[in-house]
Amino acid sequence: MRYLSTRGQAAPRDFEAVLLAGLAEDGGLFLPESWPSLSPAEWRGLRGLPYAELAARLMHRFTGDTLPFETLREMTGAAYAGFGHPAVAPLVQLDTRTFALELFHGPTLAFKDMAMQLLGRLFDHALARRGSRITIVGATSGDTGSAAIEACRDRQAIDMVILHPEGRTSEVQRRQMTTVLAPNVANLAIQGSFDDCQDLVKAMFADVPFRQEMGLGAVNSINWARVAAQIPYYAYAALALGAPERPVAFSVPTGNFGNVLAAWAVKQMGLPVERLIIGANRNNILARFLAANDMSIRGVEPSLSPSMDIQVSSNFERLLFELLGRDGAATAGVMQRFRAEGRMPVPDAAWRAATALFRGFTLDDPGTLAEIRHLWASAGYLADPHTAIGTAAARAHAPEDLGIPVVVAATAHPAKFPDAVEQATGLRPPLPPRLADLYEREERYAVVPGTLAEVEAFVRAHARRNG
Ligand SMILES: Cc1ncc(COP(=O)(O)O)c(C=O)c1O
Ligand SMILES: N[C@@H](CCOP(=O)(O)O)C(=O)O
Repeated sequence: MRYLSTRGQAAPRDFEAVLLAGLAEDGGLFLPESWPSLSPAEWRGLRGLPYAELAARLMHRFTGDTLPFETLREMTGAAYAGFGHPAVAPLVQLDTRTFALELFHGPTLAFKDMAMQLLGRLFDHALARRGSRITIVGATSGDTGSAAIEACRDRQAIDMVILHPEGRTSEVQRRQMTTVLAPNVANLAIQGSFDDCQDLVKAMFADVPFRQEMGLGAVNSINWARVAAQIPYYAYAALALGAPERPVAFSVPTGNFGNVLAAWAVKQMGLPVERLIIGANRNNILARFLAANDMSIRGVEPSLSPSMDIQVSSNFERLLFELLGRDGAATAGVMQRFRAEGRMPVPDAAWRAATALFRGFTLDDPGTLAEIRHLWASAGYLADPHTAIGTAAARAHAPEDLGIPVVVAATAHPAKFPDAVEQATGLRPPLPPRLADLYEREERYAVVPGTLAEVEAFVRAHARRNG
């Protein structure tokens, strides 16, 4: 299995090289040269497998010969052994046709653990094999950061600096990152939005001498391995609900477009995914795109679902590349104009192709609170604000007469957002016992306005201290 850049200029490479590179040198994102496809009989053969086994078998299609299958199977076994639910990602029925796919039973209580627990092990394996080190720079709106820190803390061969937007995550999210005092981890609060943090990460990758000096790596979903490791849970849910014979829809609360892209990938691999619904808060650039081909950047505004306070959805570039017939030059041209003009000129045919499968939905904060209340009253289900946007989106765009089950990605545990959940229901969801003293733990992080020079100096100093 080889991987190509969406901008067509970087040399194709294998899974391990893509894992360590993160972003392609031409600024593009890696995608498989061709999508692995399974026959209906092969899909049926995966039905009913334990999650870790299913994950190993599907991930092996992407890792190819860079990793022996037995090694990968040991990794997935170890990655999911610590999850707080025996099914790893249980499906909970909310009404006759709606299911919540709970992706928050990992160590940091958000869907990011599903991929990150595996990614940490993939990094360890690749770095040990090569005898090399890596400096990971990551941007987070709240959940990627703590999941990455948890997966890579105390590693000899990894230094990590995570950028978060100051004051724009929930307190639980911030503390989950900043109370980890492992020497290889550092947190930087940027005086700006998540988009500013993500831009800084991309700018560090674009600074070739700095990238080479530091041996930069990525844990955001710009790294293909992150998206690949999110694919198995969509297959797991679809198979449990009768695929490949029975079609399914997915509703995914969306920010950086990485999670829903993994759902789109299982369709490319042969499962009958009939509809993909994208839930957004007021930062609804993707919903505006689907409604009227309006992919125009507005300022990022804070909301009750802070992990989705994002305007520039990095992974949309991967879908765009596919919609443009895998034309790297055309994709690069559209992305350059998006950067320069703040509006993405998506050709009409590509937009129409996207709208054939995807639906967009926007929910403001009062609507989010009302949906959390509704889920609690109607199904006894306590949802976090992100998941609630997904369930409301499912109701709007997978109506009863569609006649197929709809799976909502339940992306975070309600205890990560206790203020919103309490405001909606009067109940304050407790943190699990292992995090019960989170509010008493010492925090450590630096605050910077966030120029590239300041951030690079911080990363260099951190890496030198440890390296
Ligand atoms: C809880 C939660 N829900 C939804 C999202 C959006 O996911 P994605 O960025 O993959 O679209 C995020 C952030 O990524 C998140 O942390
Ligand atoms: N919502 C994310 C934002 C980063 O997304 P990623 O999937 O690209 O890592 C977060 O919680 O940090």
